[in-house]
Order: sequence, then C-alpha cells, then structure tokens
Amino acid sequence: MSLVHVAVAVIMRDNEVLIARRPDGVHQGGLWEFPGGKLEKNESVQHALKRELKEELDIEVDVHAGVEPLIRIHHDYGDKAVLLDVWVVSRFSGVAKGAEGQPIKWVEKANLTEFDFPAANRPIISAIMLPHKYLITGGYKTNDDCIQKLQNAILHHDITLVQFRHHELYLSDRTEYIKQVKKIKGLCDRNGARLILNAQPSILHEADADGVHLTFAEARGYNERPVATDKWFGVSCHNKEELAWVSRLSPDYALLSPIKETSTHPEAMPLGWTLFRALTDQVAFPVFALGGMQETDINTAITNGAQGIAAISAWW
Ligand SMILES: Nc1nc2c([nH]c(=O)n2[C@@H]2O[C@H](COP(=O)(O)OP(=O)(O)OP(=O)(O)O)[C@@H](O)[C@H]2O)c(=O)[nH]1
Ligand SMILES: [Mg+2]
Repeated sequence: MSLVHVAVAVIMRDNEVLIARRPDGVHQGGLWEFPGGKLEKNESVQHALKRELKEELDIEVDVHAGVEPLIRIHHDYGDKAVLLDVWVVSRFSGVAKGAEGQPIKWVEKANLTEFDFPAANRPIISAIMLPHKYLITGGYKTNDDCIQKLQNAILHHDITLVQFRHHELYLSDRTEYIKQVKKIKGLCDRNGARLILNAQPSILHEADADGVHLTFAEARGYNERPVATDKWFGVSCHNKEELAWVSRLSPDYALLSPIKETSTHPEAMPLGWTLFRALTDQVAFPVFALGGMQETDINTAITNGAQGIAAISAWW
C-alpha cells in the first residue's frame, strides 16, 4: 500500500482552532478534520499547505512567516496509509469560508475533544493542547520553598505545564506528599497551569491532578494505558526501542532524553537533534526534548519535530 502524504493545517485565531466537516462518502467522511489535503507529485508540504488552504478556505498563507511544524503522524487505516504532516498556521489573510461547500467552525482549543475526528487525529489534539514548555520540579529545602520556586517559574517563565517530581517524599510519607500536591495544584489552578504527578497512576484516586508521568521502567509494568483518557499520561524514554514499546500504551506524550549533555546524568550519551528528529518521526504522539534544554532551544526543538522542551534548571 502506498503512503499518502497529507499537508494538514491547525489554523489558530487567539485560542480558537478552525475545523471543517468532511463530506459524506469520502474517506473518513462525515467526521470533522483540520483543513488540508494530499501533496501533488513533486510538491513540497509547505506549497501543498498554501494551495489547499486557498482551495478549501479561500485564505492566503505566508509559509515563510506564519507557519510552524506541529507533529507528523503515520497512520494505517487498513484501506489507506497516511502521513499527516501537521502545521500550525497562526497568520493568514482573508476570511476563512467553506469554499467547497463544507461546514466550518472555530472551536476553543479545550473543546476540540467534543468533536468526532478520524482516528489518526487524536495526537494532533494532544499536540494542540500541550504547550512548548514543560517544567519538571527540582530540589527544594522546605515545602514553602517549593511553592516559591514554582510560583516564580509560572509567573516569570510562562509555565503552564508542570510535573511534580519527588520520589523520596512520594515513597516515604504519602500523607505529606498529598498535602504538598494539594498546595501545588492550588497554585497551578490559580494560574491556568496543569499539574502532572511523577507517581503511580493510582495516585489519581488520592490526589487531585491533571495526569501522571511514569519512567520507562514503570511503564513497562503495564499492558495497556493505565490512566483514563480524560487525564494526561506521559512516559520518559531514552531510545528508539523504548519509544516503540510505549506506543502500545497510547501515551499523550513522551519525554526523550538526553538531547545534550547534562550535569544530572553526566554518564548518558547525548542523542543530538538529528537522532531526536528521526526517532520522533516514528511515533504518533508528541515528544518533548529533555536534557540540557534552555529556553533558547525551543525553536530548534520544534524545527526538529518536538512538541517543545522539558527542563528543570532552565526555570527552577
Ligand atoms: N485534511 C485532512 N485529512 C485527514 C485528517 N485526518 C485524516 O486522517 N486525514 C486523511 O488524510 C487523507 C487526505 O486528505 P484529503 O481527503 O483532505 O485530501 P484532499 O484534500 O487532497 O482531497 P481530494 O482527494 O478530494 O483532492 C484522507 O484519507 C483523510 O482521511 C485531517 O485532520 N485533515
Ligand atoms: Mg482536503
């Protein structure tokens, strides 16, 4: 079966995304989609993006200024194998309309899950809802110091996704751990940030959080996704085999590390961007680059197929 390469556009206007309804009778007909279409012979993906958005919505896109890669998804429908090459379009001219008679809708990002999309689109929705920056908490002296550091990161570095990581406390004093999570969650809620716990999935029965993150060794103990689909579920990976293995758990995202040398893991061999890109392209979920990442690496990360960067010391 040949692979159909498709240019797909996530068109953003403030906090809204444009979706269109596929006509009945076509492949995946009747479902909602992000506008776009198949690349023509010898056509670049950016050219296809521009052409399709003119044809389908009558808008003009400057592919050199207003677009940025979001995610690439290989999906086999059985009757058809597609590569969805998804780009965020944040600038265009003209007023978008259903130029081929298709219904279109501007939808709040957070409400996208209410619409029926083709099966391949699930990771696109995750990628839209996830930010470019993912803070992992580092060491702290007292509980108040932790809150102070977190508040500083949220307010001064625009952090909207936080992983609370404190294995020692989690394992030694569950009551104290849950008390601390409660404070952190309150701070996150007040600032529109989401909180992921680096803890076993069962923690979600005891503590209020937006999801769970597992090490690869922990994830290995499950045969299926251990977290409900309305919560975030992520896994740390370090190579091709681990990424391939966790695919069966349908995570919402993975961390891949180390990209660069880091002081926390001096013995680990850095992957570098070329390998990062190749590995990320093989999996159908967003991947954050981790290991020696600084704010200035975000654009390079995105260009190399990342959702964004994850870091401790850059913001903690
Ligand atoms: N445009 C678009 N296509 C998608 C999405 N998700 C998804 O699985 N696809 C699949 O990608 C394939 C190509 O998309 P398309 O039908 O829009 O192609 P096109 O605009 O060139 O259509 P045409 O053949 O009528 O010219 C279809 O098999 C479709 O099911 C999506 O969100 N947007
Ligand atoms: Mg189309």
